[in-house]
Amino acid sequence: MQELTVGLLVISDTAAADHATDRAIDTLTAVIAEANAAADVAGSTYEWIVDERRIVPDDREAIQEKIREWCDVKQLSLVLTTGGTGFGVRDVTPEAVGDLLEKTANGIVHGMLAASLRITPFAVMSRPVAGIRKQTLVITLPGSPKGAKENLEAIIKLLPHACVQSAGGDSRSLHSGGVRKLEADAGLTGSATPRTTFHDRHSHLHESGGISGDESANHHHGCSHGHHAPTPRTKQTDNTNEMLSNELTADVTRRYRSSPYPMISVAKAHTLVAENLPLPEVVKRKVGPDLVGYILAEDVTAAESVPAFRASIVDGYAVVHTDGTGVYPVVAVSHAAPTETKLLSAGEIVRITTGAPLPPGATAVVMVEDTRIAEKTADGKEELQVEVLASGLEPMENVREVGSDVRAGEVVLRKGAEITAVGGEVGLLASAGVQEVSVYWKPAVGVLSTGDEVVDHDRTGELKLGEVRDSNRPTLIAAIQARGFEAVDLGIARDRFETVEEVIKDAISRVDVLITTGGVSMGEKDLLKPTIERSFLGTIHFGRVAMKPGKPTTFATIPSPESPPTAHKPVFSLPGNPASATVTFHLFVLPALRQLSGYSGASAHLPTALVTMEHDVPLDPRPEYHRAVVRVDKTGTLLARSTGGQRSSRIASLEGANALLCLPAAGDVGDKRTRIPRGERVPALLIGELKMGEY
Ligand SMILES: Nc1nc2c(c(=O)[nH]1)N[C@H]1C(S)=C(S)[C@@H](COP(=O)(O)OP(=O)(O)OC[C@H]3O[C@@H](n4cnc5c(N)ncnc54)[C@H](O)[C@@H]3O)O[C@H]1N2
Ligand code: MOO
Ligand SMILES: [Mg+2]
Repeated sequence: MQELTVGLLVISDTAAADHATDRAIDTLTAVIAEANAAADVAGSTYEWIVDERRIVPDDREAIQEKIREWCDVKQLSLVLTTGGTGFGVRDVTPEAVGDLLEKTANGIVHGMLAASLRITPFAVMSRPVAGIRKQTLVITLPGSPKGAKENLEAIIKLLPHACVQSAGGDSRSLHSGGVRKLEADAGLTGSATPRTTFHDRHSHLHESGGISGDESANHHHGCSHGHHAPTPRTKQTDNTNEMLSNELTADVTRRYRSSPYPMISVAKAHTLVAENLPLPEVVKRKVGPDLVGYILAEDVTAAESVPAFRASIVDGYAVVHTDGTGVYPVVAVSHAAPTETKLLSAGEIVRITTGAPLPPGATAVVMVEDTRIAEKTADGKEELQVEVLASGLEPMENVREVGSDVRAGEVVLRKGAEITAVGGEVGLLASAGVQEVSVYWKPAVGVLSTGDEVVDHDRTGELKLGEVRDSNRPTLIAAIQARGFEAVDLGIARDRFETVEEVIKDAISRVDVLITTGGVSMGEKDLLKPTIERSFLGTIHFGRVAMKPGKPTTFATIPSPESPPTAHKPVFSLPGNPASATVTFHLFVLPALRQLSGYSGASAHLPTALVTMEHDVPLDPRPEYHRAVVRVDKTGTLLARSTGGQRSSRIASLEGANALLCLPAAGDVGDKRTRIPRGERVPALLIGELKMGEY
């Protein structure tokens, strides 16, 4: 067995000040142990031995001192540094190490970068070097343990061979130096041994077209509300944030040519949104018409009984029910008004109106229809005596007992109840004397359009070549407000990094949820994703969804500028195409806003119903959210008709639409069909009110 000695040098001011913060040594040691295990299984004859572990600050001298010691004196086989390879002012590792190298090993640098670029475009923000000093191979890995691990895993299989060769490939020099045992491992670079490589395990991250594995199984449940286990994609963090993609965007030849974001199903996207939203906040609100749309955050009890007094259910005469039929004097009148009523004795009656308080002593009310006037006043305007014709009255007949509708102290609405526009809940709370309730808040939603070509929709004058009127902002603001949320108009941001950064920074301090449109696809002016990740250290939970329209739909969370520092603001970066933006708003953003305002589980989503196609509809290669008009015919059947051309740019495809037909991808259903025939029933997400009758 050959032993290849390794030195691990952590270069970090933070870790040098407090060794407990370091995770790189453990991470890299684990990668090395794994490589040993894999080599063992494969019958290789080498073994890595970690001989040295050190943490030094981002200090040129300190770094060089260790490199010299480990290469020149200890003659290790391999030195791995981690940290200090970014663009930060304190990042000096490549220079400190580079100056000491006698030969460069650009292939290793290339290998690491190529592997990283498959995971994140921001790998271009790392500046690794690799090379040989004396007989030692030295490689600089990035500072984040994740990045360091991925880089090392990408090349470690080849390193034994490189180390043996660096040491001269000579048994004596190897023996006196780092490689304590002899013989090059002939099998090292061979491909005979199938091992789990970086590429194997990460291939799903850079697949560009379809969806792999279990994702595809979910295609045709187009209206799914998401049942996937979460697999949030964690962001790469290092200390190169502010360097940003002027690099990535200014220089078009350097941009990535396939999306680094995995394509996920709509169901999975729903799960990721649901799991990464902050919890709804609880606020107090006055009971009144403005309460509609809120969800109660606690049980509500009646402050008062309804009715609060014994009230008549009919217009007639309050009586003592045992008095029976006969002629009685009308001794008073009780109207439905705040009043003092005098005691009623047996043998007397009181005229009473519906809802008026029963006089004390009365035990029932006789309807006016069951009476007759026996004697009037001289002017004929008032009744003096009335004959009661009804017999066999029950006690409390035609009387609403105190609290018989609602009893004071009883729970009238449960936590989680929605205050609907039907009005019943507002009415119930109002009647029971409840003045204020605890509800979940309604987030304020910022709407930002992006694009150099986009102009305010109401700008006067003709459009210049390339200009486009902003339809997304008015559309989304209208939809947000109609659903009862506050919309904050954030205007249009130009396609410049600094502008987008500044506008988002301002926006997240003012709104609870941010919606942007445009700039999320593959163009060099598509700045949203890099800005979210780099400028705001946001986490992009997904950046592509298998759907049409809306493929580049992006959902991220950005650390909140307010306290608590752990709070995150949700950001929906929707595609710029108008139909895509509107469809993805209803599909993803609206359920998120509802979840944030206390709707839970499936109730956060708009309802899905089965509708019958009135005509054939061709299927798209992607699962499609086809805009349609759904009407209820005279038999009560829901019938659906397409709104016509479904191109993502065509906002007219939403004109009159009240549903999104959830169509499977062509060839994705059992019989590999390319169209849905007339008469077939398909699920439809109801985004607007159902219509009756003919078109
Ligand atoms: N090479 C590739 N190109 C594109 C892909 C792809 O996968 N690879 N995806 C396409 C898809 S799908 C969509 S959807 C769009 C998404 O584009 P972006 O979100 O980057 O949006 P922009 O490029 O900024 O604009 C697209 C389109 O929409 C118009 N637009 C933008 N904002 C507004 C607005 N507020 N009101 C009205 N119209 C707006 C804009 O002028 C463009 O015509 O990318 C495809 N490309
Ligand atoms: O997904 Mo894009 O929304 O087709 O246009
Ligand atoms: Mg674009």
